[in-house]
Amino acid sequence: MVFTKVSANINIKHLKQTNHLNEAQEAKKKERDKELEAIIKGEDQRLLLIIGPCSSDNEAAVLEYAHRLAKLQEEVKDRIFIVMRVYTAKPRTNGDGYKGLIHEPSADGRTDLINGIKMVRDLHYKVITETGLTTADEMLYPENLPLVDDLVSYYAIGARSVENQQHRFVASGIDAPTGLKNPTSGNLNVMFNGVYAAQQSQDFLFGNAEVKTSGNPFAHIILRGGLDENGKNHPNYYTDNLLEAIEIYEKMGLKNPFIVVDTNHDNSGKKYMEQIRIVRQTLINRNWDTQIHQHVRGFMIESYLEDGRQDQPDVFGKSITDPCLGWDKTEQLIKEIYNTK
Ligand SMILES: O=C[C@H](O)[C@H](O)COP(=O)(O)O
Ligand SMILES: C=C(OP(=O)(O)O)C(=O)O
Repeated sequence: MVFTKVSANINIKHLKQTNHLNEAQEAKKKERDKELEAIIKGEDQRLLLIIGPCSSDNEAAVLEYAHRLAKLQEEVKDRIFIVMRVYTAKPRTNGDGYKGLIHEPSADGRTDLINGIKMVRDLHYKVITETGLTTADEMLYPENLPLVDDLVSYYAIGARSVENQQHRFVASGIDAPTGLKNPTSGNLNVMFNGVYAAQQSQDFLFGNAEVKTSGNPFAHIILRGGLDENGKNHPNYYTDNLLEAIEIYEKMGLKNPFIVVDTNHDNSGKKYMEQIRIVRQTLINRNWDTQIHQHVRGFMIESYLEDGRQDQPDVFGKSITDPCLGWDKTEQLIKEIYNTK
């Protein structure tokens, strides 16, 4: 092994004590988590929006966004349930580029994971306690789960991780809804096999011990489109794609066959404005087909304060990873979803 240790061991207990939810905050979060589970079970027919920046690169901008989103959540709460994307670890296609708050707490190219993990907790904590919203994050590094599991309410397993056994097995022990994306190739079987594995009980080594998981009945799929070897994107939010996904769910006999459409990534070809059209088209499909209406009840949308993206964090609230819808368009879109019968 050629790992050079560059920090002392993390004291998880201490880390958690510094910013843990108090009784009232925890009760409020639990209440919202129950609502989210009811949505995934189909007992609550509201639409789920997992929405927020591609990456949470700047605490002040993310909190500004969170406050605006929380206000809007209040206005639309009878028809839409919002979980905010507070994405703190970014998977990169070849490892290059900004890898999230956890790696680079100052977004200036300097790696500092020990401060990074503190800032990750701090950001989830502040969003939850200052706004009352609950949060989603990508489980990019399964071994980091115990560092945030008391705060995060929704996990995604990304396109670059979904075929990995450790991700699937750890997902089977997560006590929160976990969306598994299709891989970058667009292969649906990989994603469904991931959901199958996550819904079963699993035995494996985790945190230096042998563990047995309960199986996660709230593991479900996220359709994010695929990319072929020529770099062309192939969306998978169309009617036929949705019906095919429903059929596979049925054939495999999986629990809680919930479908989230990711409106960015290889569905939009990273053209952030396309997200509006993709939401509209999916809402039309929901109205047109009862099966789609029953199963397709979530959207994942990338949105921040400003439209688009930038290479360096020059403009406050503008993405430094994938392009996002800015706040004004986000607000309009959420109101449009709310008003769609
Ligand atoms: O969501 C963000 C990106 O799509 C993902 O991190 C991959 O980015 P990359 O291909 O630019 O590395
Ligand atoms: C990295 C992401 O997505 P994907 O895994 O679909 O590329 C994301 O949602 O931020």
